[in-house]
Amino acid sequence: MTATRGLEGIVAAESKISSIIDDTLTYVGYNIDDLAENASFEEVVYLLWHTRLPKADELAELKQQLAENAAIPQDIIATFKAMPLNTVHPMAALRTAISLLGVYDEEADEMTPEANYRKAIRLQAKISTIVTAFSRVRRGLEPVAPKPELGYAANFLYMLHGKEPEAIEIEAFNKALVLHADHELNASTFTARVCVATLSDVYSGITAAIGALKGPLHGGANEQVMRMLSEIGTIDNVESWVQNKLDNKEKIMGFGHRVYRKGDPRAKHLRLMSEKLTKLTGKPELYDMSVKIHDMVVGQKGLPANVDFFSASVYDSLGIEHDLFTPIFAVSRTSGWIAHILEQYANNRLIRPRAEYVGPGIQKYVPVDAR
Ligand SMILES: CC(=O)SCCNC(=O)CCNC(=O)[C@H](O)C(C)(C)COP(=O)(O)OP(=O)(O)OC[C@H]1O[C@@H](n2cnc3c(N)ncnc32)[C@H](O)[C@@H]1OP(=O)(O)O
Ligand SMILES: O=C([O-])CC(=O)C(=O)O
Repeated sequence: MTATRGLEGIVAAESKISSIIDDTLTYVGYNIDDLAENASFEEVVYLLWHTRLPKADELAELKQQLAENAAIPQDIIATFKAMPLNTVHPMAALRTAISLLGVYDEEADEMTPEANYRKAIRLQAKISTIVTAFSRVRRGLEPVAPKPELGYAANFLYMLHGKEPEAIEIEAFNKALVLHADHELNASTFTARVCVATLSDVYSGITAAIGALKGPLHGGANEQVMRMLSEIGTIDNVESWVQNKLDNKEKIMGFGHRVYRKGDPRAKHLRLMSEKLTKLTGKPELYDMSVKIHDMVVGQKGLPANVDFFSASVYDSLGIEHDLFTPIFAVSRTSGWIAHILEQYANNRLIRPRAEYVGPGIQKYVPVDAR
């Protein structure tokens, strides 16, 4: 038995949900470029959960269900208020809140496909409210209730900022949600599948996935990209800062990918949005700095940008706090995690690989006072 480091190249599941073939990403056969240009996030949620696009009445029904289920238990707000708000990371707060949500769901351990679908709706509806409520509680503000007539993307920004977003903000945020919704067997999705393959419940699967997404090698990279941009500060500092990192063989966040070789197809959409939004918000230097970093990393290391690189300046332009970037990734990716969880339940087998043992040979136990 020989281990494959990081399971690189190992095919660990069959899936009908999304695919990455020759650097092309599709959701259920639809090219991500097509969906990013044309689809609403709610259509993508339906597509991932039903493996087909919704008809008009089905989309209307999903939108209504998401709106009707957006309220969260007051105890979650109370728990946020009891947290050490100056230090807690929103991903830790989110992980806790989703776990707590499961405590309040009487159907949490009901394993029929119908009950699991109802939980899917509740989770997707409430996660947006949870992330925005946490942000507002932390800022000493009251949470804002969602407006049923607004779509998912618009509602998130409305609940966060307390005012209805402009059309261009809705378009950008919807596109970001579409682009982040699913990505084959990435680390957090794999985590979710491993968790529920023991026949554990949906809330456990999503809580586990949030834990995996939090790390800076995965979803946590978008916050780190913004930290890098803030640390660099001005375009004149880019060259020496990046060169220093590259010379010291340090990683530049937002670059590289386990699967893509030529590039992440999502990055170009985020790059275009970043260019547009940073101009509109009067911070074009953020985009110019990003491009300069990009050209150096691509030029010297041949490493293309991944989804996390340009999303940072997009979210910053939407007035979003930097440590909310990864929770927003989780809001979108919940749709993909749920799709994979439902797929796993539908054809389940325990996921239990082996380890190559590289420790010492057989040893004889020695009593503690004789060691
Ligand atoms: C949504 C997402 O999860 S997208 C990924 C988000 N993560 C990041 O942006 C973090 C930065 N990127 C990385 O750490 C990696 O590219 C990963 C984790 C995404 C992929 O990792 P792996 O496939 O395991 O590649 P690994 O980390 O082994 O890197 C291979 C080589 O490329 C280098 N490399 C990879 N990424 C980077 C980077 N961002 N900056 C500089 N060098 C890098 C490594 O140092 C390594 O070099 P070496 O062979 O000389 O030691
Ligand atoms: O697929 C991966 O390894 C990481 C990624 O890009 C994602 O989850 O969107």
